[in-house]
Amino acid sequence: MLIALFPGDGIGPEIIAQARRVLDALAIEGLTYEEGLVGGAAYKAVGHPLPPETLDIARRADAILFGAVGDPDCDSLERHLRPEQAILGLRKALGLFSNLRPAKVFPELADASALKKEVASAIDLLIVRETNGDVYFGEKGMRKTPDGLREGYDIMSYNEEQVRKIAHQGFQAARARRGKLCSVDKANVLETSQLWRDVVIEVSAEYPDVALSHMYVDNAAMQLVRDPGQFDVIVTGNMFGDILSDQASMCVGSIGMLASATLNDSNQGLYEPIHGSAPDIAGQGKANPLATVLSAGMMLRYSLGLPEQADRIEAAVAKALANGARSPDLGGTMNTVEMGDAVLAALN
Ligand SMILES: NC(=O)c1ccc[n+]([C@@H]2O[C@H](COP(=O)([O-])OP(=O)(O)OC[C@H]3O[C@@H](n4cnc5c(N)ncnc54)[C@H](O)[C@@H]3O)[C@@H](O)[C@H]2O)c1
Ligand SMILES: CC(C)[C@H](C(=O)O)[C@@H](O)C(=O)O
Ligand SMILES: [Mg+2]
Repeated sequence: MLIALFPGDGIGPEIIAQARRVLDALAIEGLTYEEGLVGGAAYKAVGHPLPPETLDIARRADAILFGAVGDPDCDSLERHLRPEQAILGLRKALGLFSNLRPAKVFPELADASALKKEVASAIDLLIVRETNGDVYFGEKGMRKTPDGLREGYDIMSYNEEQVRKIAHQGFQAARARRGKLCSVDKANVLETSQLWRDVVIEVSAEYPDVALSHMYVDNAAMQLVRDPGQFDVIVTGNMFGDILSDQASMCVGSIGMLASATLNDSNQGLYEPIHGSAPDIAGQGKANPLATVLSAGMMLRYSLGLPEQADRIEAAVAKALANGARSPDLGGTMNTVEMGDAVLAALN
């Protein structure tokens, strides 16, 4: 089994190193690795954020473990050269359309949540985010208006096949969990969302056992703070899922805790923390590696068919937290390596 390792920029190398330590400690037979350059690191080395040789590794791999991309030095580059094109390019090239972002509070971290403990303790939701469409991949650019004003535009669009595919992901996830699916859109304003809602309703006929609800995204953002425990599975588009998942991270304690899996039709997956390259703390040993360690666990579960090993990683993270492992984002002082040490010490 070949794992593509793409550390990327900022804290990416720091957190990938800890996930690799944990994977190595599991001593899984037949696991091989191939590292590739992505993001600003790739641009600075070879002039492109997603070089052909990296894409080749990704295509050959059984799974991708991705750190993060993003480098302030590159923010003024033409869009196609910016570091973020690495993650967007991988999602598109490999058809990675189904982005699973679980948010479940670890009891030990209920106090770390921005919400009251009793509100945070009820959180156990999964955001199923579509990641091959929406404004991310629509026609975009800069132009001049008739009266000479600069104008930026990004076309939002979804076709029914894209919506149908992610809707099935949402319904299947809800069926395997607590049987509730909330589709989040902005159908009171957007035609794209009206199609989204219409297709989700069409698909719901195949899942009579799943309770479907619909929520406008502004209300969903408010409900995520007011009563996050109401949610089981949320299915939504690329842009809304990006925003709601970062918000959900603070409900459970830190963005340094949330893992993700992005899957295609053949269950090849890209696994990464939902956070970014955190340039404000890069190189300081302050990064919490647990979201990346948990992403490695999702990789073992979803792409490599090793659920027992995935369980070992999740149990070790929970035990490390129970043993008091806390990085600065969790109110502690442990550095990135020490957090990795704590997980290794807790691994059974
Ligand atoms: N998938 C990705 O690669 C990805 C995701 C989000 C943002 N980005 C990129 O990352 C760069 C920085 O973006 P941003 O600052 O808006 O978002 P960010 O997620 O990198 O950081 C937001 C805040 O959370 C903190 N943080 C993030 N991860 C943490 C961790 N593991 N431990 C402790 N604290 C952590 C950061 O220090 C920062 O204060 C940008 O270039 C952006 O495009 C990349
Ligand atoms: C870096 C950016 C393109 C990316 C996204 O918006 O999908 C990030 O925010 C994420 O959540 O993975
Ligand atoms: Mg994001």
